[in-house]
Amino acid sequence: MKYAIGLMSGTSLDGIDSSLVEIEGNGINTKFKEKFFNCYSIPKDIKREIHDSMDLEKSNVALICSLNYKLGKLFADACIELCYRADIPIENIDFIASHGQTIYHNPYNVKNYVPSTLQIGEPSIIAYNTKTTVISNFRGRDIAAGGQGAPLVPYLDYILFSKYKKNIAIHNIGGIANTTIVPSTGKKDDILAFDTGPGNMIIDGLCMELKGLEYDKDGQVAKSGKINYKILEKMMNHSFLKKLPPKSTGREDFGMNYVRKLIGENPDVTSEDLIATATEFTALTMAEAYKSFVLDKLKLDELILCGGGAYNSTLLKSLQGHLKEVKVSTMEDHGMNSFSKEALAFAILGNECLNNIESNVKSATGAKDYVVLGDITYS
Ligand SMILES: Nc1ncnc2c1ncn2[C@@H]1O[C@H](COP(=O)(O)OP(=O)(O)OP(=O)(O)O)[C@@H](O)[C@H]1O
Ligand SMILES: CC(=O)N[C@H]1[C@@H]2OC[C@@H](O2)[C@@H](O)[C@@H]1O[C@H](C)C(=O)O
Repeated sequence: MKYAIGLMSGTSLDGIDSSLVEIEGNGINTKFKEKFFNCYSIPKDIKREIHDSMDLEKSNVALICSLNYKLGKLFADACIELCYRADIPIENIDFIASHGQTIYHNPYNVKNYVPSTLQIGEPSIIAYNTKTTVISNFRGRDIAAGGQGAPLVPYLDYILFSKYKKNIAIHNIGGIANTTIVPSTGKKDDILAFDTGPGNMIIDGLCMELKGLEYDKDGQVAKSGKINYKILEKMMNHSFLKKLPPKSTGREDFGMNYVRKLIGENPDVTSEDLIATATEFTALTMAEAYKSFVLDKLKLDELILCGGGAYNSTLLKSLQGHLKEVKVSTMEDHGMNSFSKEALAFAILGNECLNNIESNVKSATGAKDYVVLGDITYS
């Protein structure tokens, strides 16, 4: 039995999700128990630097170089706080699996750029400050094998849900929304997984720009507004939605540039109506993804939601309305935590790396080969 910490700083920038996990075994026989979860806040100035380093107009190499080390220290602090809160000495931790902060993700050949992705948060700084072995850089080897380097969580979905022998979709609503469909065959090669488009990213951006709010708590703002169907129709023409899976996206498509353009193009629409429309857009892109790419191949027995957006009731109501024939539930209905799944996934992926076991799902990332994910920085 090992103690591991999984760290995920996702696209929402709401904090560093930190999960303390007890792990035994490996591969499909991995047994694990989540012991403690904490979301470690990211200070406002560092959040600003992350936003700036992702923005092609504001970013520069000096900023990214410094931020890599700053985030390494922040991730180490997140581990120290997690252990303190869980009342476990950090010396008892066998390894830390750190996803890092995605600064840029471009899995396609565009102009002179080759498929690439960048997660930062210097692992040597984490290892030095925690005196613990760190596994990081999980996406690189999948890209090397011709994949998109994302999504990687389908491996955990495979371990968790292949034994159900049902057609189950697990839809994560983080900054970006991504789904994994584990079919009743339970076979890894039959898994379908892809990003469906924005999760909370546009809603959060509008809340921030128009209302000074971090997010639309429980979907209350959206509930008070009216959907503008003309704007919605235009939003649904986004080219990402038409791409065939495997596909992945990020802030490059649906981040602050998108949000500011949406606000700029619709000066006469109220904040509430714009947030209602963005919420409907998010729900519709999720539902349409099943209609276009999944439901013609199989009948879904259940759709399980996770990620912070699972708490947005306006979004959930709309999604259920668009997918009347599917049973919609949340991770909590299955005895798990909607917020901690990605951090947990990286703890499991870190364990596979230490055991030299391949952990990408080829049908999810589009890679040619199964490969071992992650780099090891020993304590
Ligand atoms: N009660 C709530 N009501 C509505 N939305 C919520 C609520 N709680 C959290 N959220 C949303 O969830 C977001 C955080 O979700 P999560 O931590 O799953 O994202 P992430 O891991 O950063 O993203 P990704 O999965 O794209 O990497 C917040 O930014 C907010 O938009
Ligand atoms: C490049 C990157 O960081 N992608 C994230 C992002 O957040 C959600 C979605 O977009 C998914 O593709 C991925 O993260 C999860 C953890 C994954 O790899 O499964």
